[in-house]
Amino acid sequence: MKSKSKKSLHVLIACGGTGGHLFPGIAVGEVLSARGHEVTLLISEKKIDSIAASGHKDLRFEKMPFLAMPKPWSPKMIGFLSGLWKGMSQCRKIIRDKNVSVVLGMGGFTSFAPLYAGKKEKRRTLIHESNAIPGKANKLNARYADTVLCGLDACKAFFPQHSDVRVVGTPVRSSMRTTSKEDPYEFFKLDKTKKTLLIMGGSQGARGVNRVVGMTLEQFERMGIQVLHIAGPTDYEEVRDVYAKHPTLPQHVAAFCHRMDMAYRVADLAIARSGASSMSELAYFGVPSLLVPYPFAADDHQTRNAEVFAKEGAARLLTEKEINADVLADAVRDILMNPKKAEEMKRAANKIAVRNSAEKIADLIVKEA
Ligand SMILES: CC(=O)N[C@H]1[C@@H](OP(=O)(O)OP(=O)(O)OC[C@H]2O[C@@H](n3ccc(=O)[nH]c3=O)[C@H](O)[C@@H]2O)O[C@H](CO)[C@@H](O)[C@@H]1O
Repeated sequence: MKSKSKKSLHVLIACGGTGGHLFPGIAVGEVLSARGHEVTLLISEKKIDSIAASGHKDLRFEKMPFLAMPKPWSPKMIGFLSGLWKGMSQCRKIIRDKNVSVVLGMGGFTSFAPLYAGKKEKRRTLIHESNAIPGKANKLNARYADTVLCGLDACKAFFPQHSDVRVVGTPVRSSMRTTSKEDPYEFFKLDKTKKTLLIMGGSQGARGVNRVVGMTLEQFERMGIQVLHIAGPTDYEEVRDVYAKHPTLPQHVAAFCHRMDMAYRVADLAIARSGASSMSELAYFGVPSLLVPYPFAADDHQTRNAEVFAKEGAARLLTEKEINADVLADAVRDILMNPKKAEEMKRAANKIAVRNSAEKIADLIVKEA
């Protein structure tokens, strides 16, 4: 990371609502603070935001009562619009009081009010879209953004009207990028001599994947592998109880993991949802993956994300409909018992990674503010 730059800015990063917005926002915030800039991260009152923020005590977070956008003619629309109006006034006040120079929105409706307020206050505004296709919120946010940043090349084509669109990758937190001397196997109490399968489902878990994996544990046991399963806070107890029935399978089950760097370092293969941040981390750590897109994600964007990795040979795409215990076991065996294939996938994943994405974004913020 670079040293303190000459002119110190105050940057407002709107990144609430889900880990997929929060962690890339944190990554940019970390780089800017290390360079001596002031950063305020706006998050929502959702539990996941508080869990994620609790691992980053060095950064300044502010909670805002953001509301999800209801259907156009829903009676909830009145409450939504008045909440939005209040949010905008609050954001304009924060921008003026803190003398904010730049507003960066990391996606979702939670970033609309800050971004719009930034535009009204005549500050520099940027948005980041990490998925292969932009969400509704970012399509709208783009109208108020001076610069549109895309995580993946595939996304660029969705902003044909915008005059400043740049592909910068999706940032990975600096805590993940620093080399740690800690032994990840000891960290999770796992066996160094065994192949490790990581199961993860985005910041809030993945029920469909959790359940099928539960039915595949006997086959994993027969393969002689070990499993690190991040179940998500909602499903944790159910998943833990299923694993308890397989005491001879080496395992570590957690509700949430604050050290995903450790998880990626032990993983020889991951079964994961295809959320953009998880994927950028899998690429960064060169972990081959079986991606099972969340079938109800807006505009099926997780399938589009997974297709990018599958096309490059970094992952295999499996739909939630097609997976069962046998399909999953075969797919795992096919990669874990085939070192050449695993190595090719690892290399392909590494090739996709944009290692300095957070620095690229910080540079654009600072140079052009
Ligand atoms: C269901 C859904 O629509 N999810 C979307 C949501 O992401 P969602 O938050 O579900 O998932 P992502 O994969 O993008 O991000 C998960 C993040 O949480 C972190 N993590 C996860 C589990 C854990 O125990 N510890 C931990 O730190 C991961 O390291 C990663 O940084 O926003 C993303 C960005 O727009 C989209 O790509 C996803 O499709």
